[in-house]
Amino acid sequence: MLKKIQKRTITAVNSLQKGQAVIMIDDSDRGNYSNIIFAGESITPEKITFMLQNTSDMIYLAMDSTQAQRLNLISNGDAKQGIFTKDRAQIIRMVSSSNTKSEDLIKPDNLFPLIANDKGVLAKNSYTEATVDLMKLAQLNPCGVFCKLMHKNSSIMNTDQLKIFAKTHTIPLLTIQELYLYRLATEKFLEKKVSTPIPIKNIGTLEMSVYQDKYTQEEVIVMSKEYRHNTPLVRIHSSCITGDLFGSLKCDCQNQLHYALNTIHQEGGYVIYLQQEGRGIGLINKLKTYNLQINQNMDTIDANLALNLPIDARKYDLAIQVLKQYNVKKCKLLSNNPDKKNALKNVGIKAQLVKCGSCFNKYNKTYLQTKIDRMNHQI
Ligand SMILES: Nc1nc2c(ncn2[C@@H]2O[C@H](COP(=O)(O)OP(=O)(O)OP(=O)(O)O)[C@@H](O)[C@H]2O)c(=O)[nH]1
Repeated sequence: MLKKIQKRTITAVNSLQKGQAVIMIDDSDRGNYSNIIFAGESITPEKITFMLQNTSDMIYLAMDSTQAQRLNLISNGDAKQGIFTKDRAQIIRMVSSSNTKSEDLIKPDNLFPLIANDKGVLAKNSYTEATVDLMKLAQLNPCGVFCKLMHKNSSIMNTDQLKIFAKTHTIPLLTIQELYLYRLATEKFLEKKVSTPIPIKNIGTLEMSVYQDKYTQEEVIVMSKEYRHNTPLVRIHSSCITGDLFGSLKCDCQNQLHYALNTIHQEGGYVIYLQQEGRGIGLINKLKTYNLQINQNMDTIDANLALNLPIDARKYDLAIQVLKQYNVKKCKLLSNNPDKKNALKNVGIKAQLVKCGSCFNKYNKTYLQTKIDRMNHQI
């Protein structure tokens, strides 16, 4: 799976390097439309004409924040522009060039400048980020144009029509999700900030390391112990202040954390502590869902949904990045949650699920039963 994604991404990158196009597909549940992308630095009037013939005429000009700030493109332009393709092509090339200065540029009225998040598709599932990410992967100036593919009657192309269009014009297809997984699997964006041994009550000494996401400064804590086998034990634990810290009996979190620390102290491996309280909805919302569970007899899933929150908002990108730091390609994953195993599998890390010490009590039995019945957990 990952090999196929790598191949498709490299084909797309090569196409941009040759001055050709890429078709990017949004495969999320937002409507499945697609955009054609060209590198800004090699745009020509002919390519603009091709875009205008096959797309809506809204041409978006995506760039990274450095280029946008340098050219002062954050506000809307005040100068009048022609709508001719040659004017548009010239402006795109100027905006895409690292030699252009702000004063050289007449602000574009017929192009829509968009500034990408610095973390790209790893932070935001959108065409602006996808366009700039592709330019960076192709080692081109981080600026490109994209435009929504459409039939002449303004209807959006469905997947089959899209494949025919791509084949006819020999343009590679790539989804935003594929680009996301490619970057997650091939890049390293965590920086190790510090590491020190910590003696832990009733367990023993483990090495505590703190890593930081270089884009967002988000921190990840890793408790580790050297291991002799080539398959380490790994626990990816999401923070639960009620359970982990205060010993709440409403969940199994503290049991699992202590079990993992103990086992990893004995056998070696990593506890990766992710700061995504309440399955990623935060402490305030988690406690609100507790009230719904108490007062309205809802289970842990329906309580999230009643607050218009996702059932599980967690991502495992930072855990994957930690495993990349330690060069872990396969592991024994202390977890009952198949989502964690799948997240690792998507980026080529083999994980074998090993049950992680849940303990039933009268306060958490409904919660654990819901995880078995509705979240596919193997407790
Ligand atoms: N929204 C919500 N979050 C909860 C509730 N009870 C516990 N949590 C959170 O659920 C998460 C549990 O994380 P983990 O123990 O890493 O993961 P898991 O999905 O239970 O899977 P395991 O690896 O088997 O433990 C923590 O972030 C808790 O704060 C609840 O009723 N509602």
